[in-house]
Amino acid sequence: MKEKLAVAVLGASGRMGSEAVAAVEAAEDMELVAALGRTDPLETLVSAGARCMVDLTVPDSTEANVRFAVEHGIHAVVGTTGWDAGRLARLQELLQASPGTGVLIAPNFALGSVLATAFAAKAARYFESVELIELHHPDKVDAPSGTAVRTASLIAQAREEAGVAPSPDATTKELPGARGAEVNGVHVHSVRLRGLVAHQEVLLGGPGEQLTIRHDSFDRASFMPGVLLGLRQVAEHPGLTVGLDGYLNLND
Ligand SMILES: NC(=O)C1=CN([C@@H]2O[C@H](COP(=O)(O)OP(=O)(O)OC[C@H]3O[C@@H](n4cnc5c(N)ncnc54)[C@H](OP(=O)(O)O)[C@@H]3O)[C@@H](O)[C@H]2O)C=CC1
Ligand SMILES: O=C(O)C1=N[C@H](C(=O)O)C[C@H](O)C1
Repeated sequence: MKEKLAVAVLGASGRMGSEAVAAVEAAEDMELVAALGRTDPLETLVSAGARCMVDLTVPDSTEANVRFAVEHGIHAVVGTTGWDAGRLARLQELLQASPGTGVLIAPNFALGSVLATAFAAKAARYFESVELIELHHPDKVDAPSGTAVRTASLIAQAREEAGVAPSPDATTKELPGARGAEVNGVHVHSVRLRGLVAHQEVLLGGPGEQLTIRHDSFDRASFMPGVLLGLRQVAEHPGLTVGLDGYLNLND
């Protein structure tokens, strides 16, 4: 019989972490060897024999967690937000010293969200205007969401490569924040509302028409197939991968 994949979950008692613990325990090809909270030492990953870890903690701790994993040759699947360009560059450098180790930074594990982002990036060059609205539960600590930052960045890159002008905007008077945050020139509006889980709309506007690309996660169960897929594949993808789309053959 094939050996089970030894998995550790960091942030195990959080909203996502507790779902991930249950998903790993239910997966026949995986064994949960450690479930860590804020006060547990990272050395547990080594003593428990973890081959892969999934980080579902907080933006303040994720970089140190992943650094520890890479330094100990433990593959990392990361759902936690806060991975800006500086952090990614430091991680790339670290991975050079551990070329067999894989790290997946996945701003969103939901397949529908990954597809929505890819569709939005594809559509972005054909429309004069584009803005994003992301809507989340009010216990979320970061804004805009990691998914929105990733989507806006890919949209901006696609528009730049196609030579599309910035979205028109005649605003000269505004209350601070009225036009949202700007991510690489794309306006992103963040809503925090009790009852929501994780939702995003990309609004694309052209003369006389609008295309809206919307994704809704109504339940954190939506993220678990992506978490498990990431854990199963991360060892086969040494180095850094940003976005679950890197493990999906979306262009086939
Ligand atoms: N990629 C994706 O698809 C998704 C990503 N996310 C992201 O995942 C992250 C977690 O979200 P969510 O579960 O809602 O947040 P929660 O606040 O519910 O959970 C975070 C957990 O991490 C724990 N924690 C904090 N620091 C550490 C540490 N150093 N080591 C281990 N555990 C630690 C916290 O413990 P304590 O309570 O003691 O502080 C808490 O239990 C966020 O960044 C969120 O944006 C969320 C959903 C989907
Ligand atoms: O905090 C959340 O809940 C979520 N965080 C991720 C993000 O910031 O994009 C993924 C999803 O939107 C849920």
